[in-house]
Amino acid sequence: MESENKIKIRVENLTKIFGPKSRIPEAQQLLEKGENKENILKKTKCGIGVSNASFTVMEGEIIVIMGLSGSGKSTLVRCLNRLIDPTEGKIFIDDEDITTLSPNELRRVRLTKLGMVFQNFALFPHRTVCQNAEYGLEIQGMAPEERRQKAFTALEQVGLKGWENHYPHNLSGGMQQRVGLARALAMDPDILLMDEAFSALDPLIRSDMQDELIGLQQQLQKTIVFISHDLDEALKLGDRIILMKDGAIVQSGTAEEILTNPATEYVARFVENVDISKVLTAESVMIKPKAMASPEVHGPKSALRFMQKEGFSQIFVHDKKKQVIGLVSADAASEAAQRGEKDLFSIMQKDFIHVTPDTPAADLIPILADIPYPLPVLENGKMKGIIIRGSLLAALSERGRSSDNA
Ligand SMILES: Nc1ncnc2c1ncn2[C@@H]1O[C@H](COP(=O)(O)OP(=O)(O)OP(=O)(O)O)[C@@H](O)[C@H]1O
Repeated sequence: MESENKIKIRVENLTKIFGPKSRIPEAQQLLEKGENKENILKKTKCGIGVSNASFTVMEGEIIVIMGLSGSGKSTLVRCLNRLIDPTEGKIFIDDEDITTLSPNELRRVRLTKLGMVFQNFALFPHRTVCQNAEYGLEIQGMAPEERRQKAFTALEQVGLKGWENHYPHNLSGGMQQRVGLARALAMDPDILLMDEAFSALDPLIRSDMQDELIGLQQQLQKTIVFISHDLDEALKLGDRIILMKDGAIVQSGTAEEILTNPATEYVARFVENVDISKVLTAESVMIKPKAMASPEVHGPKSALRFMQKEGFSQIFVHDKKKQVIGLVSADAASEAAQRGEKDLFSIMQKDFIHVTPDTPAADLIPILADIPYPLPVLENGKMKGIIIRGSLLAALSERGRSSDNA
């Protein structure tokens, strides 16, 4: 979901060591020598929060930082807004190294570029929903009318129109988290840092919130750093995922890359129960044969010739703008040719089933069972490829873990 290829956040060799200041250099040295977290703690009383982490986040991307409890996710994200000062390393936001900023400059970056959404909602109980949502703008010194306007817009974006004058205790957990999100969005930050933002919610509400975040993101195109210990959440939300263990990044990549090519035994075990068919998309399993109408196909005769030459029993027909407009079978083309018909329109099946490139592979299996033609993958009406059962199953098993349903 990258809007363009611009790096928004660049983290270089970030390390955070907690503990007595005088012991930190020693802990740092041990870390560089490859000593493990437990031994460093024993020898120096210092805890390793983050260890030599480097990564980039592209503008408009949702990156999920994932790992078990204590792996360093929160420390890493708190370094990004300097709630925690890193021990070592650089953090660039829009090419500005925020580890070197003065307190005033840092305040400016926090107010203009970074919004944070917390797991525990962190709402003020004595403030109304609107007053909560406008809190950040109030601190900025924005005039009451203007900030109210922005808060109303943000609340509408998160589906809370009409709730502006209620108090948090009148709201469900999901709604309270929407207020938390609206409070961050009202500031219109470039970057949203979301620390286990949906972890306190019931599973169904949590799933709804994930869907809504994806929807909002399509509209707003923020850069989102989302922390989660939940693999399903990471797979669903992340354009890319960073997997952490003991403060270090063990792998980063798309869900597909991580699942099909785990970097270490640890990663492989972490993802071993994931059904890969839920992660792979139509785009990654489609094939691109000539089974889409070639430009020379104008009428039944040429369509038939084309199908015979390629060994197809049907083809998709597209118009001059390359929009796929129908499906013609070899039988129908043959009969029409015998009748002496000149065009394909009267024999074309117009209501064929199709999918989009991001359709999960798991959804394709039942569709393919129901249709007698290859499943076309269309993007804005244009043919990107087709899916046939054999190649889908081959792709799923080739990439490691074939779906049980397949
Ligand atoms: N203020 C602190 N002082 C000392 N050690 C800390 C501090 N904050 C974090 N740590 C240590 O740093 C390591 C990483 O913790 P962190 O909270 O970043 O992990 P996490 O992956 O976010 O875990 P969780 O999912 O439980 O929040 C842990 O070993 C933790 O004990």
